[in-house]
Amino acid sequence: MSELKKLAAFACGEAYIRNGQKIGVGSGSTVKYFVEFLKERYQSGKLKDIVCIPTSFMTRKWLLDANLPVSTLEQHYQLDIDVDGADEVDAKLNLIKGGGGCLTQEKIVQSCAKKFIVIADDKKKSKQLGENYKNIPIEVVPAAYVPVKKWIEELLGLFFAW
Ligand SMILES: O=C[C@H](O)[C@H](O)[C@H](O)COP(=O)(O)O
Repeated sequence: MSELKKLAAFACGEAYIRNGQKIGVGSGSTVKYFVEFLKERYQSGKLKDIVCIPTSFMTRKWLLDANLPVSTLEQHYQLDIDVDGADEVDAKLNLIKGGGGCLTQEKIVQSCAKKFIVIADDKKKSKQLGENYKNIPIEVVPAAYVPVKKWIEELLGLFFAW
């Protein structure tokens, strides 16, 4: 499984990453391999003048540990590309995302990018969303969690496990 994620992440890097890009870097175990790709190319000098904007605390740490140039949307809010993973992908390329808990920051970074690329290996594919990944991640500002919970229960007839 990790081998598939690595292959997909490196193929994505080869196809879409170029010198001089400002790159949004998503979250999750697949993206960790994408960070590996960036590290390899950057250290070897094949990839130059990039700036990486992470979508989570963990990704920021991976980028810093890899000695890649890390920045924020305060410095760079116009990105060339954003690369992220997904929890499930249907035939029309609709996605479930955010299972790792980074949903909001991922969306903010993605909204600043000209191009959005999702890396997903074969295991993430389904005919209809929900076939494989049974949860829909949501992220709510703390002050709103009770009303949001009520609305979801009342409007959608769904119930929370907590
Ligand atoms: O919040 C997490 C992100 O949306 C991830 O991209 C998603 O959960 C996929 O993660 P993984 O690559 O670990 O399967």
